[in-house]
Amino acid sequence: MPSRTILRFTKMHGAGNDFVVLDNRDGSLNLQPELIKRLSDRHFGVGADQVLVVETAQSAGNDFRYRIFNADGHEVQQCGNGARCFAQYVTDKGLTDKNSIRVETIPGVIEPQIIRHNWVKVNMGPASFEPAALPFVADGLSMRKFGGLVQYKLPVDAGLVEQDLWVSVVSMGNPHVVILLDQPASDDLVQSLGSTLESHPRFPERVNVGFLCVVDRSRAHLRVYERGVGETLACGTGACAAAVAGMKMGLLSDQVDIVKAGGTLTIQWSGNPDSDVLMTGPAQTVFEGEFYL
Ligand SMILES: N[C@H](CCC[C@H](N)C(=O)O)C(=O)O
Repeated sequence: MPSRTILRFTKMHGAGNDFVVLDNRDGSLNLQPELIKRLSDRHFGVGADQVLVVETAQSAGNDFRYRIFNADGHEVQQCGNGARCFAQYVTDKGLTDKNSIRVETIPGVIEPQIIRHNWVKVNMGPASFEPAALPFVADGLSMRKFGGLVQYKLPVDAGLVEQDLWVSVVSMGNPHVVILLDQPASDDLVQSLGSTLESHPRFPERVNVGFLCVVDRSRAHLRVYERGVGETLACGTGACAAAVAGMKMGLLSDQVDIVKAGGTLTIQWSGNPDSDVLMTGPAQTVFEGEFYL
């Protein structure tokens, strides 16, 4: 039997958004797109929406560094469901004895807290509604106010939508476009409009596409076509983005349950532009494995 190089991993999910988690505290992993795509492949690999990587903190006072790679191999700024799984992972592996940790990500430090086993609350930091934060090129677009939120009229193929497409943009460190619907989005709309907007030229770094349907002031349905993945069963930063957009529109209260196919996330936000967005939800380990490189 030829000798094999083994990569140990942990398979986890947060409300059905699933992950391969790797321990790279020794910095030995070569996290090239080809490896990420192999690990993420649901036929030729383990299968995951994202690969999450645990690394040592770079600044004093922080506990870990957290890196996120989409299934398409690209490293991205943030992953909310992954943040809950990250916290559960380092706790279960005995890498920390704290139940609230400071975790470095590209946009900044986030603070997950273990509420109870497999149930995590994360301070996701502030939201931004500035187009430049995504980035989103708004020049020349028609704009309107919906409550306290700006909406932009986005030119798309008329076959995709029955009327003008008005969207909002939110950054949670990663880019989100939020579309408000008066009923839950159909599979066709999520796939056709989601794939079109994900790579729309007005989003130079592409974008996550959220389809929000408000049920009442404390509950909303959400589907997200994720950048670099496609539709996922849950999107934590997408839930944060959609919730704060709904709150700014005056449609949602300061605590809301965002219902997704894979589970429900609770989002809290005071509405103060500088206040942080809090997200609470599940984090589950499914299995441990060895991947043959
Ligand atoms: N697809 C996202 C990254 C993962 C976000 C999502 N899985 C979450 O839980 O926030 C992006 O390209 O920005």
